[in-house]
Amino acid sequence: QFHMIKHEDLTWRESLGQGSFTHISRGSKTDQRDGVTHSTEVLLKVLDANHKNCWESFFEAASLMSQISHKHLLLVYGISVHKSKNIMVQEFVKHGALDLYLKRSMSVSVSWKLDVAKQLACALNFLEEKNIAHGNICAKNLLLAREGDPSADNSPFIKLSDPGISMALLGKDVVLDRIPWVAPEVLDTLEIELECDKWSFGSTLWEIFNNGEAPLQGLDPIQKQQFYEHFSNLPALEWTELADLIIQCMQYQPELRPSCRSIIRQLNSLITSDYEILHATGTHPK
Ligand SMILES: N#Cc1ccc(Nc2nc(N)cc(-n3ccc(CO)n3)n2)cc1
Repeated sequence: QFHMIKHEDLTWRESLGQGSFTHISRGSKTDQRDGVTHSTEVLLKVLDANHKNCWESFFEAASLMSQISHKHLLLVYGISVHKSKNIMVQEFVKHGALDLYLKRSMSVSVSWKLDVAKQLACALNFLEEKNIAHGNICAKNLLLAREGDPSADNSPFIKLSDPGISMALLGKDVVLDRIPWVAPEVLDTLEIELECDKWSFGSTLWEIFNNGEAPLQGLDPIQKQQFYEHFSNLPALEWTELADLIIQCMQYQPELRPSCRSIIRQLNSLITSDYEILHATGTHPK
């Protein structure tokens, strides 16, 4: 169910850092189409050699992304296996991960953030309609394809990355480290259901409106576990309607979390209310 890419068709350029158990580099792939050699810029995601046993899950995550296509889902060209290296070949997304982008550029507007949030909600709605749970929604896995430039009146464009290795294989410490993105019920079951993505969406909304700051970043794994044991909530944002949406998504009872359609409806009303506030008072909610 995969396009296999020959290792010799890949060219490696600079390293771009690492995700969990993988490291990423910019590169290019060549392929022959109707006798013409094409070179495409790609992102090469390599599974660490010491996590070789996770290669099935690594490629399962990739195959999830290549079985379905949507404008807000990352395009995975295929995989390449060479000696002990397991490589996922992805479309190169120009501006990289959203968490780093938000940390670097403090000047994105509320409407920019709402636009990004709505695009993520649309991607989740698409997955929900196909009954596919992603399992690793967070700002680090949102990739910025277009910055959006208010003066040129064009908006940002994001792509949801692959979920990576499933948490069932990653061990308890990694799962604890993913608090508060991982839904509380996952700590017991290690099973990912659709409702889990709604919890993670709430946590990612919090990140986006806190300029990429990681929620609960100061807490150690034990304190993070206690955060769930005490049914705690993230610090509320000043914009109460937005804070309400985050609370709805981060309900401890999965069945009480809103559908994607409801999330999109609520984001739409925030977008119009943001618009009204802007044009009424010329100021922005936080
Ligand atoms: N400076 C810089 C810079 C870095 C990366 C890109 N591009 C890109 N393209 C992808 N397909 C995936 C990713 N990722 C980044 C983190 C993860 C973890 O999931 N993926 N980055 C563009 C600029």
